Order: sequence, then C-alpha cells, then structure tokens
Amino acid sequence: MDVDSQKVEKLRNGIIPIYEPGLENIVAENSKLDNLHFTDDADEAVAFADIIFIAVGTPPDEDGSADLKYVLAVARDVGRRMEVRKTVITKSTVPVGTSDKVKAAIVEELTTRNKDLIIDVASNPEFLKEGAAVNDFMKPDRIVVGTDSDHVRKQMTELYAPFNRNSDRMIFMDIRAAELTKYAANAMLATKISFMNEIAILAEELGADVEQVRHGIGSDPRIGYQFIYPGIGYGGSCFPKDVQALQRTGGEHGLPMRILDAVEQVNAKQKLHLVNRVNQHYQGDIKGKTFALWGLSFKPKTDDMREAPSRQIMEALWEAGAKVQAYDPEAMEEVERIYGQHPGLLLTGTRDAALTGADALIICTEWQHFRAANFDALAETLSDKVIFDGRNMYEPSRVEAAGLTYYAIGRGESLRRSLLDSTSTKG
Ligand SMILES: NC(=O)c1ccc[n+]([C@@H]2O[C@H](COP(=O)([O-])OP(=O)(O)OC[C@H]3O[C@@H](n4cnc5c(N)ncnc54)[C@H](O)[C@@H]3O)[C@@H](O)[C@H]2O)c1
Ligand SMILES: O=c1ccn([C@@H]2O[C@H](COP(=O)(O)OP(=O)(O)O[C@H]3O[C@H](CO)[C@@H](O)[C@H](O)[C@H]3O)[C@@H](O)[C@H]2O)c(=O)[nH]1
Repeated sequence: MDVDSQKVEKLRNGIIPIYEPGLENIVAENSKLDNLHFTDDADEAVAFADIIFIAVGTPPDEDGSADLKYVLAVARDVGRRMEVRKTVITKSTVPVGTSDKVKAAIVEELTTRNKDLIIDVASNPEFLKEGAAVNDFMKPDRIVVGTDSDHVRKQMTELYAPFNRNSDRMIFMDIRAAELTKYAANAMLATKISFMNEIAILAEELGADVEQVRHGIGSDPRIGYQFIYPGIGYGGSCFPKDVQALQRTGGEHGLPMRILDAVEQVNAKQKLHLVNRVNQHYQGDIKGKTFALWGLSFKPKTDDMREAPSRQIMEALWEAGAKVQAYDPEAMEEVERIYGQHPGLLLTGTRDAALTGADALIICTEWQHFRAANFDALAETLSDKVIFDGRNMYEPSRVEAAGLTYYAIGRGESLRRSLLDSTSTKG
C-alpha cells in the first residue's frame, strides 16, 4: 500500500520505480503467483493484513531529528480502520520511543471509534543496503525484533522462517533496544568511513598510500575489511540523516554525541576534498573548463541521488564557472529530474561520450563498468591529461604510465608525483 498512486500503478504493471538489481524478477514472479498485490487504498490494505509493516520515509526535520509525520499518519490510518486484532511493525528507521507513539496514535483512533481491540506494536528495523537489497533481505545476517509480546514473537518467527533456515538469525530484544540498534549500527558504519577518510587525508600529507594501509588494518579481524574504503564521503538516504537524528537524540537528553559530531564534520569536508584538489591543480582557475564526470548515484548499483557526493561536486564546479559532461549507468533520469536543463550540465549516453572535448575526468561512483579504462585513450582524449578519482579505482602507476596526472584519495605517493607534475607542466 502506497499513497503514491502512480507508483502503485507502475508496480501493478511490473514496472519497478527504482533501480534495484534482482527486484524486478521477484515482483514479477510473486505477482504472477498471486502472492503480491499493490494498492493505494488503505481500507483494502488494513482489512487484508494480520501484520502491517510501516516502511514509510523518516526524512530529517529542520532540526535534524527524524520527521515522524508519515509514520504516525500510517498509525492513524490503521487505527481508523481496524476491526480485529492486528500487529503493527515499525520497519522505518525511527528514534527510540516511536513505537510507543505509534501505539498511542492507534489507540487514540480506536477510542474515538469506541473500539476495544488488541493492538501489538513492535520494532523490526531494516538493515539492507541499496544495490544489494534483495540479497541482504533474503540472506540477512540478523533479524532484529523488538517486542514485549509472545504473540508477536511467534508471528515474527513464523514469518521470517524461510530466511532463517541455515542458522538462527532472529535476535529478540526490548522495543527501545531494537530502535536504538538501527541507529547505532548506521552510526558505527559511518564512523568507520569518516575515520578512514581522515586517515586518508593524513596519508596524502605524509606520502603514504592509504590503500596499503587499508589492507594492513583490514586483515585484523577486529577491524575487518568492510566499510573502510576511503572516498568522497558517505551519502545516500540513510547515513547522513541517521547520524544527524542520533546526534539530535543525544542532545535532547543532555548528551552531546561528540564522536558523531566529528563523523559529520569529517564527512562534510570530505565531500569537497576532490573539488579542492581540482582547484589546487588548476591554481584556483577552472572557469571555462569542461569536466567529464563518471558516476552520479551515491553508490553503484542504484539510481539513488539522495545526498550523493556528485551533487556537491557538480554544484561547486558550476559555481566556479566550469561545465560538466556526466554519465551514469542508472541515475541519469533522476539527475535530469533534479537539475532539469542546467546550462552547466550535459548528460551523455555513454561513458566515452562524456570524455569528448573534456579537459579532465572526475570519478564520483565506482561502477564496475569504469574499472576497465584504457589509459592511453584517456590521455589522448583529455586535453589536460588529468584524472581526479574519488573512489581509488586504479593503480596509480598504471595511470601515470600513460602520461596522465592522477589524483586519488589518500594515495600520498601518487599525489606527490601529481603535484610535482602539475607544477612542472605549468612551469
Ligand atoms: N532506502 C534504504 O535502503 C533503507 C534501508 C533501511 C531502512 N530504511 C528506512 O526505511 C524507511 C523508508 O525509506 P525509503 O528509502 O524506502 O523511503 P522513500 O521515501 O523512498 O519511500 C517511502 C514511501 O512511503 C510512501 N508513503 C508516504 N506516506 C504514506 C502513507 N501514509 N501510507 C502509505 N505509503 C506512504 C511514499 O509515497 C513513498 O513511496 C526510512 O525510515 C529509511 O530510513 C531505508
Ligand atoms: O567503505 C565504505 C563503504 C561505504 N561508503 C559510502 O557510504 C555510503 C553508504 O553506503 P552503503 O552503506 O553501502 O549503502 P546504503 O544503502 O546507504 O546502506 C546503509 O544504510 C541503510 C539504511 O539505513 C542500512 O540499512 C545499511 O545497513 C547501511 O549499510 C555510500 O555513499 C558509500 O559510497 C564509503 O565511502 N566507504
């Protein structure tokens, strides 16, 4: 059930409104098997379901806290319509205490209607990653359920049984602990990224290669290889808003979240790090330059542009009078929706078309498709023979062997050579 009727209509016709690998087949198969129905009619949805998941958006409010208006609207929708006992599960990422608010909103509606029905409200946060959503859902590393009801415990165990066969991944806990678990998980992952980005900047200054450091520390299982890739800052619809919401929650309880303050500050700076390198390379004058830009979405395998670092990078380049020729395998439509016919932006149909007439290349998203690059051809095409790589896609020596200047993130040695190179080119 979605209030966006156009989305519902598309889904009914087998059209997936977002790009998510593997989703189309699952929707088609289960629609065909009559396992899956789409509706914009709340009456129909509430009457049909024993268990109702609330999975609507929780965008940041003006003060950074999570805006609960959509979540509470669903709660009221349920309270206005339920005629028998229901279980309502909060799947949206919501601050601690929200399940109590959801229950209160439902009970208020029931009271208005003089109904005395049992309502169970529980928390079941979602941990999937965009671009890997299907696999993360089918093979979860944990299924967190916050509840104080044996009835819900039984329902959830039965519901998740098909995804829980190999080993028991159900983790039952208190509702408040479940709500906090979601924020703590995202905040920890964002912290790993900002930590690594800070180390990367230090590595640049010290002439060390952060990719070697990453291997060196990731091999310690206490640290692990995941989420220590330096880059141009974390984006997307979750980390930025969830870090902010947790900061806000701490603040409300007189507990400033000092680590998260730093995580956010480092991320904000990191998003402009590559632009600073561009300016440094061109000694502050990029007016009239044309930059090819590969990758626009906030990460590969999605068309999601929410908080994508590419946006800030493009906007900074336009501000300085440069033009952008951009290509992304999936996000072009979304970029067009956001920027319309921007005079500084040309969207090209292929990766190579973005290079035509460009002075330099900037890489914002590490789509697999960009890995196999022909550096000799790039050196021929790019008039200033320079690549600014925000995702450390290539081995610096290979790029430089083609006569290109290569800036990556935290690769001090290559940076040192690049800076020497650009100084000598400019005499
Ligand atoms: N996107 C992710 O990868 C991800 C992963 C884990 C958790 N989450 C959390 O899940 C929640 C949803 O995220 P999203 O990215 O899917 O948001 P979204 O904004 O893309 O989608 C929310 C949908 O809810 C619909 N909606 C709004 N009000 C409604 C109502 N009253 N009844 C029915 N539908 C309604 C909207 O029309 C929209 O289609 C957020 O709390 C987010 O933090 C998202
Ligand atoms: O080593 C890394 C890993 C990620 N990122 C960046 O971090 C952001 C988020 O990436 P990722 O976590 O893979 O994508 P999301 O789909 O936003 O998923 C996160 O946010 C979801 C919504 O809450 C959670 O469910 C997931 O568990 C959590 O990983 C992106 O900009 C990535 O480029 C890095 O810079 N370095």
